[in-house]
Amino acid sequence: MKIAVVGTGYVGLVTGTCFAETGNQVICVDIDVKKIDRMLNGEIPIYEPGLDVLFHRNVEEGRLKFTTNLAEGIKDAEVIFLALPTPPGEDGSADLKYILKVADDLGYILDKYAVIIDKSTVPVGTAEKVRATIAKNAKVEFDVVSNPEFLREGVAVEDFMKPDRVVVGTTSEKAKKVMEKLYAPLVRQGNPVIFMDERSAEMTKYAANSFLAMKITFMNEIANLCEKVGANVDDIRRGIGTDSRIGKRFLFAGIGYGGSCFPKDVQALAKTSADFDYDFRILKSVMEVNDDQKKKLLPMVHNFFDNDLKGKTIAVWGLAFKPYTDDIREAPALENIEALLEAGANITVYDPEAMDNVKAILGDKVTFCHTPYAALDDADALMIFTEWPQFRTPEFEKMGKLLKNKVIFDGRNLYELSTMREMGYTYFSIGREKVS
Ligand SMILES: NC(=O)C1=CN([C@@H]2O[C@H](COP(=O)(O)OP(=O)(O)OC[C@H]3O[C@@H](n4cnc5c(N)ncnc54)[C@H](O)[C@@H]3O)[C@@H](O)[C@H]2O)C=CC1
Ligand SMILES: O=C(O)[C@H]1O[C@H](OP(=O)(O)OP(=O)(O)OC[C@H]2O[C@@H](n3ccc(=O)[nH]c3=O)[C@H](O)[C@@H]2O)[C@H](O)[C@@H](O)[C@@H]1O
Repeated sequence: MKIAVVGTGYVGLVTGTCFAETGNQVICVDIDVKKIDRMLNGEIPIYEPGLDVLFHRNVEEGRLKFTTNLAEGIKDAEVIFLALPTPPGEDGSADLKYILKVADDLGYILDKYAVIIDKSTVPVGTAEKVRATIAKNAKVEFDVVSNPEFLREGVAVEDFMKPDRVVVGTTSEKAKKVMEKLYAPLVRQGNPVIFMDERSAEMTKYAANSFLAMKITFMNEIANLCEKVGANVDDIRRGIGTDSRIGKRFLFAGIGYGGSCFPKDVQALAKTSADFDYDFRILKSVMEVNDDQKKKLLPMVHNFFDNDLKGKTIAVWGLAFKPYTDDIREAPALENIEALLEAGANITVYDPEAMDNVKAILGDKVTFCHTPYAALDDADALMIFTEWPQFRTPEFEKMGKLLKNKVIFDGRNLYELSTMREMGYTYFSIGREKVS
């Protein structure tokens, strides 16, 4: 099939590359000239494991192309994906300006039937808005379908190629046939496509993200209670996760959820609820608890240093909102670093992939280090915000020699309490007793 993907970010580039990999002709369109130039020069603008092999293969074999010109990109396309940003507007609702701008442009340039696919996460009713916007100027027949994306950054290629399910919202029989053809290779491998109407598909995406955010938040509250009652949240996780009704995944207590999606999508669903006069109380609690959870380690740090962080050096391991990505959107590390800087601390940081993105925001306010150990040199304490695998089994003895105080504030529960005790560390983690 001929496929156009408008918006070449985490979702658009993965979508385009994976559809090229299954034999389609794909053109990716973006307004960011620099981004398109980099891709035309064989450079991938984001870090996403496994994407490089597929990207280069499909570019070389002529199935994956790039342009900044929308009309050129959609020429002869049977399907046109909209994988555009939907950032939170001032009132928390998803801002549709990027989507509606492209929809408006499409109205003028569509010259034959195509299925326009909302791949972005968009509020209930957006497919209708996109349809109406295109229809204002369109001279040909078209359909608008909702096809939300459930991939996770860091494992995006695998999630896209082997999805638990694909959700397609359409009430058009003609569009349904096109979507069946598009996803046939995935269906043949046993990945189900679930058809429903547009509004239900849009709502499914918000329900999924909000449910997962709630699951994490529930565990964070259990962790906070564990600290008070003297229980260990790791044991609780194992104890409940083995119940298949609960499931093992997304039960890791930590420093709060971040990323480009959970925070904005929970907020957007809350806004939709308010718009429809429904008081969605759980969502409000989820947002409130998560805001607090992100700052959870700060009082412990202040307390440890007798409320005087001036001139203290805090080493930070992990900047990305999760491992295997360079994405720092809503990353707990950033909020903590800013609070520590405000309190007068010096910060040294290490992250295997996200340092360039942080440099663009913090510049020389923090010291960027080439190795995790370099960040520890003469630091007064270590804080951990991302569970990159290389932080899991570090050389504790070496760390102890580099650090001025053997103290770790761990937002991801990376270490066994017994190991910390044996190695003589003071160790603060989430939902577990303090080791001192
Ligand atoms: N990042 C993720 O893991 C997931 C994101 N989503 C949703 O997918 C959507 C896109 O997210 P990301 O890929 O993370 O965004 P992104 O910000 O990484 O990429 C969006 C791209 O759209 C481009 N763009 C903006 N206006 C344009 C226009 N008029 N024409 C062409 N290109 C234009 C931007 O230059 C950018 O390259 C959002 O709605 C998000 O909620 C859904 C599932 C997973
Ligand atoms: O809509 C989206 O953009 C995507 O949002 C999430 O994916 P992503 O944000 O890439 O990352 P997750 O792995 O879900 O992690 C999100 C946040 O939750 C945190 N988390 C996750 C799992 C857990 O057990 N505990 C926990 O604190 C992570 O550290 C991270 O900050 C969803 O998992 C995807 O299904 C969805 O498509």
